[in-house]
Amino acid sequence: MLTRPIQIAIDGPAAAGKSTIAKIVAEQLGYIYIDTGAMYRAITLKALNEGINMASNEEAGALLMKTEIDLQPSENGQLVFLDKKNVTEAIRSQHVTKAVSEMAAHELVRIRMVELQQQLAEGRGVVMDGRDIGTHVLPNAALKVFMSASVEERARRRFEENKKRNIETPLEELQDEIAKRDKMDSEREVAPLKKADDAIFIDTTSLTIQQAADEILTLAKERLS
Ligand SMILES: Nc1ncnc2c1ncn2[C@@H]1O[C@H](COP(=O)(O)OP(=O)(O)OP(=O)(O)O)[C@@H](O)[C@H]1O
Ligand SMILES: Nc1ccn([C@@H]2O[C@H](COP(=O)(O)O)[C@@H](O)[C@H]2O)c(=O)n1
Repeated sequence: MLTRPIQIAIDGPAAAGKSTIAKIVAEQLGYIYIDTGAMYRAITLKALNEGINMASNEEAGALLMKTEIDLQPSENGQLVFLDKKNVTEAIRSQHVTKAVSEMAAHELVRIRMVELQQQLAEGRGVVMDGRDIGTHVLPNAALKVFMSASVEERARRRFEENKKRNIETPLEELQDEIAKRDKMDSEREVAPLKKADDAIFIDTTSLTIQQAADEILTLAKERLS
């Protein structure tokens, strides 16, 4: 018997493993994977390039209204296009990482992003990760997960990841950046980073990537059966 595809929302703080695990789960289920953080990063890159006032809700919202952000599935997860230009690598720079939470706090930016994300997910099997997916973007998702790990472990993982990409940011700086971003994301007024009441909490501090993915796949299969 064919089962209807479900929507899976994965939220949590920076470097908790959301996108790594979301990609595995999506691939196993044959679903699309959407990394919503990449969309906030893309508009932040454009704002930095154009020198707009990052503190202004109106300027940020107007910029997004004249911007095309396109996500396309790829072997490694997702390609990101900003006004048709491939910015998949550029949006991961420290410059963008340090500015993105200010941009993502603006109401006009979030209203438009949620619209775009809901359109992308409509009527499909999807695994979407971010900060407000279970609370705002997909409030009716069949499975909601809030994934976290200690800040020390998250910084260590990012440090190892950066080393492989030949990026040499000191561990302490990464830990400070992660903690600062989590604080801004959790304390903003509009759609803050928060566990949805009906989300399942998974602490990945002492789990391997495969163990974390298996936990979510088991939960997904329960909802599919
Ligand atoms: N359970 C785990 N054990 C060890 N390493 C992990 C685990 N989960 C993820 N990682 C590694 O941690 C790093 C951060 O993971 P990932 O980018 O998936 O986090 P994220 O929550 O999507 O982060 P962000 O929100 O900042 O984009 C990656 O290098 C990934 O391979
Ligand atoms: N649903 C979301 C997703 C992301 N953000 C903001 O974007 C930043 C970057 O996200 P990453 O997942 O790529 O680290 C994040 O720190 C948030 O400020 C968001 O607000 N909502």
